[in-house]
Amino acid sequence: MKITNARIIVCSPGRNFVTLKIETDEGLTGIGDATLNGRELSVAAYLTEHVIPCLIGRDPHQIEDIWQYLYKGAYWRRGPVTMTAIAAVDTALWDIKAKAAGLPLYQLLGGKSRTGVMVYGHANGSDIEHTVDEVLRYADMGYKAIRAQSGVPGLEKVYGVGKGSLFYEPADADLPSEHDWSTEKYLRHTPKLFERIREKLGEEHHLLHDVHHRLTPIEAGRLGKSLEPYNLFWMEDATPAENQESFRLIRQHTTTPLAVGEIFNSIWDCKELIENQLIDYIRATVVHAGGITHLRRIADLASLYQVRTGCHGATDLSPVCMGAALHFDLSVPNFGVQEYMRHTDETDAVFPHAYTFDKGMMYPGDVPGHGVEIDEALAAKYPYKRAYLPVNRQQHDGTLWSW
Ligand SMILES: O=C(O)C(=O)C[C@H](O)[C@H](O)CO
Ligand SMILES: [Mg+2]
Repeated sequence: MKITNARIIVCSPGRNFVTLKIETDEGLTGIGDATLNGRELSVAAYLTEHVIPCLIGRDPHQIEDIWQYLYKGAYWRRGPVTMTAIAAVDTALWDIKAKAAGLPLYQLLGGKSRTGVMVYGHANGSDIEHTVDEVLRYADMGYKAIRAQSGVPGLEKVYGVGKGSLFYEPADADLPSEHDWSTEKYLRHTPKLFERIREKLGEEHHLLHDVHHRLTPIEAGRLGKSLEPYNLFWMEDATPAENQESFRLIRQHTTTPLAVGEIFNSIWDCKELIENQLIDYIRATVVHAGGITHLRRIADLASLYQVRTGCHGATDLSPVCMGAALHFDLSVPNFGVQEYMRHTDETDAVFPHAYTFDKGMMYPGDVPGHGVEIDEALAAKYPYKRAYLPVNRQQHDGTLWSW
């Protein structure tokens, strides 16, 4: 088999998505997600200008060799743009290989390691009582694991708290909108939120929380310790992770499990975190961490240290990434949980898919490939619209902070 053509489809059915489609001389096609929120066109250009010309004429079955060729061959290694572009190629090639074999992708990854994929949903509220109601609503929908984020008194906008009830969309403006931040207000509020949730919900469900890189390590230790009575499944992105060693300080102060890695793009970003057992869950995902091929390598390293996977699955990752992630989740031995932030009906219509949700679990389906397609005619009706993530500033003096 030979790759005869590859092209990029950029569309915005409610939000921007970049999709790579690879075509072959045998009529089989494969697609991969290439969406990098707020920087979409840089990946589209990287693929069109620098990657696609290198793919034409190659055998799509040689997934590992093509991965190495794109990674080592560029000379310039890693980084979100490069690794998202490689991920898109890798995902499309796995899709083609599985279609050629007539098998769902998880069969090529070793088959099922479990009956289904536990996912967590997002309960967001403007205050504690509103968040509690949302958590209970998610429990009623069947979710076994629920992430809770709440507005903080005295802060106008807080990460994770959107306007809609099922669809949270932070990339909300043509230029970055500005939020304000107060660590003390947040640290006072968050333990009260989880105390109230456990009071109303009981102990059966898993609860998760995303700090979104806003605390210093010692502040994160303080928060983790104060949340211990509420038995969280994880506390996510407690502090920025460029300095992997900084998680040691958090670990010294709390037994609340730690998750990190949605912005990681290679095994090198999490090597020390994993080898030193400074985290419990690794959140790297298909689209931003070099595709199925590289994510399996990360998961294998993690498995040596009993670190489990918890792939990122926000709405800015397209259904193509979601489909591929579910095949990975179903097969990987050290699976933990999969994030599932629902897409809008418009997005689902552009990306028809085989995956399903039932009682808090997801199933990738059994059609050959990863089970997600793109309706190009429909996609063409939704042109790209620039949209950026917000920035955060300290409330008391305007210092730029992590968002
Ligand atoms: O889903 C999460 O845990 C997030 O933190 C979502 C991110 O803010 C979002 O994917 C940024 O593009
Ligand atoms: Mg997150």
